[in-house]
Amino acid sequence: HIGPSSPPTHALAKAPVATPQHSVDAFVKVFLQELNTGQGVTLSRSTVNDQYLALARTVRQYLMTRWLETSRHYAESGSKAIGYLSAEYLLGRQLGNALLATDLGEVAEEAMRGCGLDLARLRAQEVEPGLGNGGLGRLAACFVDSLATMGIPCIGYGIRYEYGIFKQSFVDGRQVEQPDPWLALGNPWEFPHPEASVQVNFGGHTETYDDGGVQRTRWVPDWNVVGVPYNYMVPGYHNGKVNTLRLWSAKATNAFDLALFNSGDYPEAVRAQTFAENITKVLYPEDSTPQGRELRLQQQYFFVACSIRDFIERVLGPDFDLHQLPERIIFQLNDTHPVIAVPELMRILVDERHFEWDEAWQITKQCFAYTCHTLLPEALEVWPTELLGRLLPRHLEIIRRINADFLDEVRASFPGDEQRVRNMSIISDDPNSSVRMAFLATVAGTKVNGVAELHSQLLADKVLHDFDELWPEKFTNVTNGITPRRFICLANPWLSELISDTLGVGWVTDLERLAELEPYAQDPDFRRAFREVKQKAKVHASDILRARDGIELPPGHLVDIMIKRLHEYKRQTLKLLHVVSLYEQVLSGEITASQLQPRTVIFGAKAAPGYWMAKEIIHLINAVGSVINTDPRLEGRLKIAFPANYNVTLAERLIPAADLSEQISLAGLEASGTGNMKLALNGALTIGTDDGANVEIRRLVGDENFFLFGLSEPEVAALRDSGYRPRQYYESNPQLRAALDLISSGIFSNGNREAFAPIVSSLLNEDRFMVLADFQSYMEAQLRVREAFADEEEWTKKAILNVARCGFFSSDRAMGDYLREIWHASAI
Ligand SMILES: [N-]=[N+]=N[C@]1([C@H](N)O)O[C@H](CO)[C@@H](O)[C@H](O)[C@H]1O
Repeated sequence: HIGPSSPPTHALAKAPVATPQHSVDAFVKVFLQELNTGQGVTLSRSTVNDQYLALARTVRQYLMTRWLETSRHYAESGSKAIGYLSAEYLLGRQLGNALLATDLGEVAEEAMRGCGLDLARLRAQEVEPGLGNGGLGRLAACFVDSLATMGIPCIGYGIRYEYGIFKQSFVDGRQVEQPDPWLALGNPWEFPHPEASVQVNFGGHTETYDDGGVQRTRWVPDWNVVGVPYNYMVPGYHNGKVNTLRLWSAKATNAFDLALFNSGDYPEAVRAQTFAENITKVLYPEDSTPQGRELRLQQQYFFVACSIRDFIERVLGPDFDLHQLPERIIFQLNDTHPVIAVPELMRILVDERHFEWDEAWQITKQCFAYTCHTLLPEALEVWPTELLGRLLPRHLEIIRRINADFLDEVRASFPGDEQRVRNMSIISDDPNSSVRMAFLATVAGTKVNGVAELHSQLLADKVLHDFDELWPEKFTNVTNGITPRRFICLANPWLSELISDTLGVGWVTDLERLAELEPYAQDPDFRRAFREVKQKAKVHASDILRARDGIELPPGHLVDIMIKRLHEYKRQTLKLLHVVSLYEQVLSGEITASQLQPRTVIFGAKAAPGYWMAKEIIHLINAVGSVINTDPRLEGRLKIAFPANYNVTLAERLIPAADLSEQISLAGLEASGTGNMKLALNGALTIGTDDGANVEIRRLVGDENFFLFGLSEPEVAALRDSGYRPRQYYESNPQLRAALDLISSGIFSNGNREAFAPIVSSLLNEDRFMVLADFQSYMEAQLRVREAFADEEEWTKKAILNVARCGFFSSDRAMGDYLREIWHASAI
């Protein structure tokens, strides 16, 4: 039952939910109330965590009315919503963003000062929710932020992992992982709603039965768990809107078996609970290399089943006519992780609501769209039919039926082309029977999009070419974007202030207005102010690195940043070879240390725990760093900084301080990248290949403001087809040879020549990502960087033009594209 059982009579009960005054006094009053009644402590007895939790709840009160109003308005409007289905959301810290969205920053600052507290200190108390691996998870967070700011009805659905992405530390330069108990100190930003829990079934078998002369199928599961929703606020920026992110947590249907307990079998008594909780216990730490574990499939089906059920029964209501479903929702599939949602909706429509198959399929096909985030074949999820059939027997049956109808359509369009039929089948028998989730998503989705122009082109031309030939109108592109609220306003208040002082504040929600900065590139005063902004950001980053990791960021150094997951296709080894080569040139006397342009190379990167080579590369980076950072022969002019545990909070600190952004993946492999956008919008120049969104960044900022190098995607394909022999590059390029030999010399491993042999031999013998082929071009580009950076005024002009010309990369623009091209929904 929703709401009071009889009409409220008390004036307060009838009054709308009150929002506290936007004043310091009101803020202090609410804060102390939250501290006293929420935390049960007095100010004088409160811990920093008490103060942080009370502060967070204070800001929540300012958001609550907006949240309730937004939900009521949406429910009454009956308008179409976006259901964003994502297994990952890399949200970052919430307090700063909530203060920004409500414009309470200054009020909170003064209120805390009035209580003898330091707002920055309290903000630093917040543990960021690491519910994602990298770009894909952060993109989801940027997207829901933009939809709220644009007033678009959206529910983000995901998983409330008890443990987020592992905490990384370095022991003797090697990555060590520790669990991330992010909920341990309490989480003021979530609202549990056990009353809205959903039962989720697994296993068992299916059976057909006669239903008044109609043959029907039903699923007879043999175990189930309960999904408990936790609601999170997604505040819009200065628009009074607050959307919802609903994250699901698993628990046992029967948490505790008293009979077993009384029989003394305590472990068995709680086994169901432990088993159920395991489903949402921890995030799988792989970025682009899925492991295909059964628990992972359980996680995917669990949150999808909860979300579909929640939307159909709780948001729309049990009496809603599901024939109208496509008018009320479009579910965006964030990669293949939630694709099991397709057979789940079919199962509900056919088995539970008794729709005809074709009717149900017509509805389902309009309710989903699919975003592919990768080109790596190993990243495209496939589930063995053995496992899928055992865990979700009815869903496998439905997938088989979808596939059969689909292959009939293929045969009709390409008569006699059985090879094409085999190539396109959702269920592949090569090497063993498995379901290709990307194919299922493509067959079921209204639209399929890549995340940058080049990526979408390669999807249509290569990875999903047969589907593009069958349904060319289905394929489109939406280039990624980032939210300027977090990655400029919050991360770089200095730049934010300079832009607002120059252009006014409209740019925050209309980022392409940054173009109005273009003429200021010619203004020496503005350039000076721009450099001061960068300097402040560098000092701030340096303070953070010193306090956090004991790392010194020498003033006056070119800050050269490579921050992203550790993956061989992203080529952190190429960046390292540049540093090793500079070191080798000094050691060999080819250049003197004084000829080195002072530079600090900052790495930030986690490796999937099971990704051995990635962890070896981390070890090598730290080994090179510990040698060159202390070698007096370099006179401190070349440094490596590798702060551990790179996450959203650290990214916000490092990005504003960057001069040079390393986007050096092998062309054709980085679907988009989003760090490239954040760095360019914070005034860093990019050195990069023509890969992913780099192509569009270069087109917009201009060749003269971008350091392009390396093989293009067609050249990579041609070299691969002609037979790539990396050793030839080693033998023909003395600089490359010297750099690799220096690594093999043992100088970075206390003389142990074998320590990094696996990395060197993999580069010399296989080099799947053509590091050696692109080395020379990269070194030449770095020389162009050196030259350009030497001319401070010219460099500043280029940096200003990067900011001015990258407004396109706002996630607001990306949402506009999705709304126009794919979702056909609008603000309410
Ligand atoms: N998974 N996945 N894909 C990625 C990233 N690794 O998370 O998605 C990101 C978001 O679309 C892309 O920017 C990036 O290129 C791509 O590799």
